[in-house]
Amino acid sequence: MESHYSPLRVIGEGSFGRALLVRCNNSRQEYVLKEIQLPKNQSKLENSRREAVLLSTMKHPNIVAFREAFEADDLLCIIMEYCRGGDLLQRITQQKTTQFCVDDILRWFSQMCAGAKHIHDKRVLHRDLKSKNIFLTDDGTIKLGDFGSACVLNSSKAFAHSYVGTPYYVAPEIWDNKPYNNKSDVWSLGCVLYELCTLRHPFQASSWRSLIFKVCRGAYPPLPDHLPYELRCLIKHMFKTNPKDRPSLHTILTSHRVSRLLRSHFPSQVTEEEEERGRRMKHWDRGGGGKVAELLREKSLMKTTTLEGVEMTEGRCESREPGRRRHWTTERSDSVLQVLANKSLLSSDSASSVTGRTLMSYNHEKDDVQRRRWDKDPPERLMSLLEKVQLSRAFSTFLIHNGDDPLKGPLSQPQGDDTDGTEEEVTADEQRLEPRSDDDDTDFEEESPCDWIDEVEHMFAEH
Ligand SMILES: Nc1ncnc2c1ncn2[C@@H]1O[C@H](COP(=O)(O)OP(=O)(O)OP(=O)(O)O)[C@@H](O)[C@H]1O
Repeated sequence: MESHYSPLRVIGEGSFGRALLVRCNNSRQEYVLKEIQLPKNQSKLENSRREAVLLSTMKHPNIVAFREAFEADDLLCIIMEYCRGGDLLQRITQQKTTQFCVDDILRWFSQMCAGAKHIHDKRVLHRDLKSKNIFLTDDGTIKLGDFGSACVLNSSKAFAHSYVGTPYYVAPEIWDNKPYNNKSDVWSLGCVLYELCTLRHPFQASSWRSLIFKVCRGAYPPLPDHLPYELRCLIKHMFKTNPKDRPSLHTILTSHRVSRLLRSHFPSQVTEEEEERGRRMKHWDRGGGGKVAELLREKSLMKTTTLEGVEMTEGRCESREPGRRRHWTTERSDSVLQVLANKSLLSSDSASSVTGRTLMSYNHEKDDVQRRRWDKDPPERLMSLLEKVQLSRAFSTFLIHNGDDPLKGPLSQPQGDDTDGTEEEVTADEQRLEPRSDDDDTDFEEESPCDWIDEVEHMFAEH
């Protein structure tokens, strides 16, 4: 597929490029064109392409639809569905103090779960679920977007050495230097659900230290009584500090006490799809991640066509002469394999960086990971670095990884710490060590290959 697009307007600037509303010259349909500045370094280049690769493998009514991707000079352009209703953060802000009705909360949340479950079923973690990355169409359908932080969960990498996420939405295990998995996305969705229920973030704090402590204690202000008991109960479970005690998305949609409520707010055709998927539900074996990576490596970007179709009239693309344009092809590429098979849990430079994982400090040499825990106080080095950064930045995407480099990205500019309010009464997760466990669906190590591999094969066959 190769289409030409005319720009209509810039809809936003991300940390690594712009998002433009464009119109397809052939179909007259509107799309979002997301520009990502490509780094010169080969390995970083492949990390930048991961967003397009992973988004292209998703096909679900509650995930922003991928249309195509191409490279134009130093830009990767991803063409995707345009969500006219904007993002959920804007929607929450518009409410000011008027609470959402419970029906809207349940409908939106059930769709978020369905979209996120689809991602997990493909053995992918989103890692940056937040209200700013969740979109609404004009008919009020939820679409999960921004796969810039997503990664393939490769079971041979039981421990992730870095994490890309937004501090306000990041689960305690990330700060606590423990492995992360699908349950870390569940935590982030819990934050979004709490925001829908209260119009406030669950872990408001006046300092980084306070934010991290509240997250690690699972301590959030109590929910209003008018909310259904099942919903309050669900939030409590989603904020369990031990990921094993958090329900998976499959559990939330099928067997949690809230499931019945969610299902009654779910569009019927999606419910049927979900049921069918549940019946066919095939689980991942340990080798699943490798298979996924193998399929994805076949999607490489090769120079094939010219750029004449991108007729930008404003900004960066305007001044460009028609040039070389690279399109997705089915040629094999070892470099993509490296990124997706070997580095799937490693750093993505498509996000702001907090280097020096002194907070979660550990050293790793080859596969031998020696971990040091902080039990009482976060290590001083990270704290002193973070204290130079405005806490409001904790709503931006960060790269958190090990190493001793100084801070990079937006965090490299020291700014005064802000004081954004007082401590408030909170409820902590008192039962953090209770024996309840949701082990069965914590990991992806399940029994037989998942059917989405067929989907990917089919997709490649179309090219
Ligand atoms: N598919 C889409 N439909 C509608 N609006 C979108 C879509 N994708 C992105 N946007 C909007 O475009 C703007 C830029 O998005 P983008 O993902 O490029 O960056 P960001 O999320 O703002 O920042 P970052 O990616 O650095 O965290 C945001 O305001 C976002 O709401």
